[in-house]
Amino acid sequence: MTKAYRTGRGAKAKTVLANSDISLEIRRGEVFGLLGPNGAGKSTLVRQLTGLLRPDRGRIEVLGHDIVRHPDRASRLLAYLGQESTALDELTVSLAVETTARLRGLSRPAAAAERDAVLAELALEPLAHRPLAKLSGGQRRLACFATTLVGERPLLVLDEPTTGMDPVARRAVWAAVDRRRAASGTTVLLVTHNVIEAETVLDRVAVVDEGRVIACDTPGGLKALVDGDVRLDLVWREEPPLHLPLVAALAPRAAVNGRRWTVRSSPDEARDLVAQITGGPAFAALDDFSLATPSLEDVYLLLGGRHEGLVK
Ligand SMILES: Nc1ncnc2c1ncn2[C@@H]1O[C@H](COP(=O)(O)OP(=O)(O)OP(=O)(O)O)[C@@H](O)[C@H]1O
Repeated sequence: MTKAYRTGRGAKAKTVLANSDISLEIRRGEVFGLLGPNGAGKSTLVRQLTGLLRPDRGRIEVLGHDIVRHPDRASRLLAYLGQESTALDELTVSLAVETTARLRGLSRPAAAAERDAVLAELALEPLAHRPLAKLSGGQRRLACFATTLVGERPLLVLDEPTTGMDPVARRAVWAAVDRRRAASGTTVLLVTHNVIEAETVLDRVAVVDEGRVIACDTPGGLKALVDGDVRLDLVWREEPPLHLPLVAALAPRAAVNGRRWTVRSSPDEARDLVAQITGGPAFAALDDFSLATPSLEDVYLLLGGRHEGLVK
């Protein structure tokens, strides 16, 4: 599907192609990820899937239903956790969860029972009577996640669900997702720019950049693209000492992110580079360095993605 945004008026009018001929198939019961930097087009994609935004061109089918023709059906098929929670902010956690359950068609007793179960599952009981607007960012995110769990929707669309959460809350989120997959075969579409999370929780991942899918595979399948390579990170104290031949020779190969240079190489070459750098004059200009096995971030860079958008 394709979606363009038009901004500005008259001579200042501009078109941003947020999704450009994106084509994806997500299987029932899988945890599928969209990974990409800010502005890659991930939220635009999921908002179309949830019926909140119409594509300019293309087809969206969710569990056999045509969402472009019948956007109203999306709310019966999926629960969407967007990036903002403003609609629920004035409610207490307990009421936000219960109200969502009622809106999803549950009877009053069933909504109360699901509310209690979900609050207990996510250890949210101590916060149950606090308004969402008065919670910390991570707590609010967890409370909003709780609302997506009620009403047992077969598809959960989670746009950066764990942003701002501490490790305990993150674990509670992924444990809750796992339980639903095991019990009901729930499908999950996860938007993230956190590569570590992507590697741990996803069955398959589509790497999105500038409105296009640049790769789609299992995290392991994608990492095989850079198999055998290692990543050398060099963090300079100030400007890199480009007058040194060794540093000048590395410069064209380095992905630069502020003072950090990232260079991919074979393990043998990396060992050699570390020896030369730490044993020579470049060492004095270094603040830190590290050698690591490849991650999805390296795949993303290999495929031509921009460096600065992903979280390690
Ligand atoms: N309502 C809008 N009007 C105009 N342009 C928009 C609008 N929403 C998004 N865009 C533009 O479309 C592109 C894709 O944005 P989108 O929000 O889908 O990216 P994203 O991958 O979800 O980013 P993030 O990780 O920051 O949430 C960006 O260039 C963005 O500036």
